[in-house]
Amino acid sequence: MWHALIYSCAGGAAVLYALYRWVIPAAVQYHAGLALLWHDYFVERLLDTLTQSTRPQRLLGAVKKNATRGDPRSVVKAIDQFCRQKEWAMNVGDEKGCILDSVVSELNPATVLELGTYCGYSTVRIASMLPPHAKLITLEFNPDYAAVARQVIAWAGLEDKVQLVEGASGDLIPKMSEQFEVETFDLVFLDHWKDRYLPDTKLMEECGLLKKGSVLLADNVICPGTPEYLEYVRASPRYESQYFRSHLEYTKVEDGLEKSVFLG
Ligand SMILES: C[S@@+](CC[C@H](N)C(=O)[O-])C[C@H]1O[C@@H](n2cnc3c(N)ncnc32)[C@H](O)[C@@H]1O
Ligand SMILES: [Mg+2]
Repeated sequence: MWHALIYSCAGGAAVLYALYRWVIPAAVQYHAGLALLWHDYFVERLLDTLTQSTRPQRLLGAVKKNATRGDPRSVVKAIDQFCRQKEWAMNVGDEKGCILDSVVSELNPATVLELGTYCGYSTVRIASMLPPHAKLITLEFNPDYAAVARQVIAWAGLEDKVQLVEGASGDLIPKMSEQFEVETFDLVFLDHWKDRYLPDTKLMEECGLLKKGSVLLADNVICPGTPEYLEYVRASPRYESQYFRSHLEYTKVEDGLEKSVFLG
């Protein structure tokens, strides 16, 4: 009697674990809405409650456990492994990260602005490829994320290349030249909340932060999507715009990056 009860409980637990670990993730990875609902809402809340920690803290734990101090590539690898094997997270990810790398290496920018730091994954990718004396300013308005990102960036040994500023993009963009001594940016990576892409682009134009040849690289233009921004950069005679097709980080859902060169 007791044996039967124990066996059925263990069997039930194994089925639930398999559903959570493999079956549902495999089923949702082709569907944008379901993938985001599962990973970004359900799993995150479940693990936060069970572990009494946050996803960025768990990601930082994986970096400290698996990456070598002072080696940015090992930090990127540790985060990608964590996100593929343990928990999805909203980093640009390994697949779109390669497109980001190729834009950075082609441009060799001296000044970079990143909108949306989160845990510092893309910050590390970009900063590790910058030439000496280049400057990367990254903006993050969530203080808990910023605290984790500072540690991730320091673990990668890139704190001298990166200035992480806590605050909202709409407040900080107008202060760039006065407070941060940057007149124009060679590259801007847009990866914050999607409804801010267009107003912040117009704000950067108004503040004179873009010069002829400045590149805007925008993530997630398909998923979750930034239709007004895409319409603007594709229709405006001030930009030459190109879409790089890829997938939403760590899934098979279509997403991509839009590279838009400011023509002046
Ligand atoms: C998709 S995540 C950034 C991911 C990061 N670029 C990466 O690939 O590793 C977006 C981040 O932007 C931040 N954010 C959203 N809107 C913002 C704003 N207006 N100003 C500053 N940070 C913002 C959010 O708190 C979040 O951490
Ligand atoms: Mg993104």
